[in-house]
This record gives sequence, C-alpha cells and structure tokens, in this order.
Amino acid sequence: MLELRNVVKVYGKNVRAVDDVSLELPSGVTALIGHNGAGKTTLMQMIATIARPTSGQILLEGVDIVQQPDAMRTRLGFLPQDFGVYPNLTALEFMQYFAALKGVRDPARIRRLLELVNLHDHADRHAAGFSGGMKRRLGIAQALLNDPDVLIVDEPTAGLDPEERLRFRHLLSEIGLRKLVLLSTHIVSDIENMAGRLAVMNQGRLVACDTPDSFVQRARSQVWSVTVPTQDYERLSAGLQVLQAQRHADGVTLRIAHSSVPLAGALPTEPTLEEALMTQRYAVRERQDLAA
Ligand SMILES: Nc1ncnc2c1ncn2[C@@H]1O[C@H](COP(=O)(O)OP(=O)(O)OP(=O)(O)O)[C@@H](O)[C@H]1O
Repeated sequence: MLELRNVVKVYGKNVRAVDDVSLELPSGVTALIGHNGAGKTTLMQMIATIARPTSGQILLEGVDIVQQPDAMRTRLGFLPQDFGVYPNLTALEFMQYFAALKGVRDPARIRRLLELVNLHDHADRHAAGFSGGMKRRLGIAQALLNDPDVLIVDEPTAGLDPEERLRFRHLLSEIGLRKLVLLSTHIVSDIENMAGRLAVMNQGRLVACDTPDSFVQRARSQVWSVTVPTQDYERLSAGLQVLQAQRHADGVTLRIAHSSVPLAGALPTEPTLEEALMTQRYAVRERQDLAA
C-alpha cells in the first residue's frame, strides 16, 4: 500500500504543481488522469523519489520514502515520459546493461522479460530501428528487471499506434494483477477496462479518486441524448455542455452533460467512462466558478 498525505510541490515562488494531495493506492492499476500541466508527472516523480515534496508525506507500507528513499528505490520500476533507448545496443545488450546496473544476475530473467513484452524475436536487433511501441515495451522490460513491487509509468501510450496501445494495455493490466501499477495519461480510452482505479487531477489538486464504475454510476442521470433538426442545432446547443454531436440524415444527435433535462425530448443515456469524467471535470469547473 502506498499512501500520500497532504503532498505539496511548489516550483519557484508560486507554481503549486501538486497541491495538497492525499491518496491511498492499493495494488492493481491506478491511472492518473488530467490535462497537460495538471501535476501528474510531478506527483509520479515524487513517488519515484526523483523529486522531493515541498511538504507532506509519502509512505510505502508505512515507511516514509521522502525520509528513506531507498525503501522505495529498491522496490521500484520506473518508466519516465522521456525514456530513451541507447541506439547502438541491441535489445538484449540494453537489458544486460540495465541488469548489471541493477545488480540482477539471472540471464534467464532477461529472456523471460523480453518474452513478456513480446520482443524476444527482436532481441538481437538494434533498438534504434524499433517503433515507438517497441521502445516503450523495452522500457517496461528494463523497469521490471528487479521484479519491482511498484511500477510507475508516465504516459505509456504516447505516440503509439492503436495496435501497440492495445498490446501495452494488456501488458500493464497483466502486471497489475500482482503489482501496484501507477500510470498517467490524458487519453481515457487507454485505461478503459484496464485501470481498477482512476485518480483525476486538475491544477495540481486531486479532484476525485474512484473505480471506473463509480464514475459512470455518478454520471448516470447527468448525460442526455436528444436529436434536433440540423438548422436548429447551433441555437439549441448554445450554452449547453455538449459531449458529442453526431450529424446524420434526420438531424444532429447530441449527447449533453446536464443535471436536469437540458432540452425538450432529451432522454437520460448511459454515460461512457470518458463522458463520466468530462461530466466530473465540468462539475469541478462549475464549483470553481461558484467559488470565484
Ligand atoms: N521543473 C519545473 N519547474 C517549474 N515548473 C514546473 C516544473 N515541472 C513542472 N512544472 C509546472 O508544474 C505544473 C505541473 O506540471 P506536470 O508536468 O507535473 O503536469 P502533467 O500533468 O504531467 O502535464 P503533462 O501531461 O503535460 O505531462 C505545470 O504548470 C508545469 O509547468
């Protein structure tokens, strides 16, 4: 169990990149979601002990890893956002290099990990010629060398094609069956059916943390569907929080976030996870507007 207590990170005089975040993370996959600049990377860096909180505590199994970073470092696998491979090394040599750095002496483990990330057929190829997805998978393999209890992956699917994304999702959810996996993304479809828990960040704050089902459950009765004539679309949708507008022969079908019936004839509809999160973000924005 990883526990964050009132964690704050201030850059310079007044950039509160992470603002009083408290969070409990059990094992399984947790996805950190938020817009660019929400504070996801900063939070992950503090958990990975490569950035120090300005204040607050981060505990791994009760041990304060800000005070005792080695308690995390010996149990951590980390794939940073800007992870790069060494182009002159083959995949196998790259793994051997990191195995030596991490004091891992079992050559069979390297083979097993290359199989796990489906790179065993490419073990003797130079990583320079790998696709983005293959490089990310090699990054995961090196992160798993020391059999970490905690795996942190920053934006794992950035720049990957759909097939690579799918493979990556599968791999991370498998790892999450046994480990604590924390990943960040701003692409909701990437964590659908994969993350057991979503932590939503906005402007440094943790605004919600729950299971995907709970987010969807809460958004029920707040997402509406209605078809309007094409010529009335702009007038009718003005001022509404339109989640999706699909044009077809009979008009435009709108999916709208609203706490009550937004337009005559609108019917409540089952929200997708992405819509549920958008509804949540809208709710946050409304609360901020009210507070201003
Ligand atoms: N080293 C730094 N010095 C100053 N400000 C920083 C630094 N790193 C991040 N920030 C600022 O902190 C805030 C949070 O940034 P962070 O990278 O943690 O967000 P993020 O959610 O990971 O964004 P992205 O999805 O773009 O990676 C931003 O306003 C960013 O500009």
